[in-house]
Amino acid sequence: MISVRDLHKHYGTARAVDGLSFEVRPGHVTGFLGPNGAGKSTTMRMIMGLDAPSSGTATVNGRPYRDIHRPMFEVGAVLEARAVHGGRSAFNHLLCLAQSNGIGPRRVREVLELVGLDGVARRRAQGFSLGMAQRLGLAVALLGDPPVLLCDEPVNGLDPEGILWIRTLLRRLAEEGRTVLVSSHLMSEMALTADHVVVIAQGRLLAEGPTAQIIAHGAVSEVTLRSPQAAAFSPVLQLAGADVSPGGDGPETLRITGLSAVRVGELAAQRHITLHELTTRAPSLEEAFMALTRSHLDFQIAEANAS
Ligand SMILES: Nc1ncnc2c1ncn2[C@@H]1O[C@H](COP(=O)(O)OP(=O)(O)OP(=O)(O)O)[C@@H](O)[C@H]1O
Repeated sequence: MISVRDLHKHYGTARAVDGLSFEVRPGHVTGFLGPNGAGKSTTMRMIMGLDAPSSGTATVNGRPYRDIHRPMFEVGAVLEARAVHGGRSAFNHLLCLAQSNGIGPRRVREVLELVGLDGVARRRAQGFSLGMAQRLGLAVALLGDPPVLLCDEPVNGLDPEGILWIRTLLRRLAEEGRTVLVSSHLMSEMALTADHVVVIAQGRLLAEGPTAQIIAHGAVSEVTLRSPQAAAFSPVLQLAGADVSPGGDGPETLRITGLSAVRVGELAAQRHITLHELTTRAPSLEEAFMALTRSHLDFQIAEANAS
């Protein structure tokens, strides 16, 4: 488990992380979401003991990273895919790390296979594509078979096949009971990979919980209606509290928010309105995220205006 408690990181007057608290539990892939500069990498670096917090704590299984006796066996991280000594082969790179941590060559071969690099193990890492470097980074992180794994933007630079591969691997690692924290700004990808999310902006927590719940609370679903009587029905919907706009598909189509499809259907039945289509489009994680960051910005503007 990862615990972040009232974590702050200031660079001069800039607050990269500003009172952040959240927990990442085992058995789930937890998405760490936020716009550019939100503080995701800084938080991950503090969890991994690479940056010291200005105040607050970040612990892995109850201990700050610096107090973990054999870190490679407790927590693995892929923070910089390119942080590899280019002159060595993938196998030798892993073997060096393994040997200095008392891990045998068998585990090196295992992780190479696990990340799909066994075929290129003797090639110099220097010539690796970004996707291969990501895989090698993961192999390093998994060398000690740690129960906790952190990945910073792991799908960056991957092709669709690579993205699917990493999604499947991360989910499998979580199903094995590991704690998996994955940062990303790709919402649609995270919606497919992460069953939990932690959403931050400007170093502060915006939302935390199961992905489905965040989507349901963060954004409104939209109902599409197609009817030959759309123009006559529109004022009825507005009177019932809906926001109605043209559906963009001719005058017969309306886009409705603020009323459920069930309620729209009931109103149509009462008024003998003929319906050719009535569909609900579920909001995406992207829309929920935009709604969350928008309300955060609105709050900040209101705060600034009040002071
Ligand atoms: N070493 C540093 N010195 C000064 N400012 C820094 C340093 N590291 C990060 N920052 C600032 O802290 C803020 C948070 O950056 P961070 O890289 O953690 O965000 P992020 O959410 O990971 O963004 P991205 O997705 O763009 O990587 C940014 O405003 C960044 O400019």
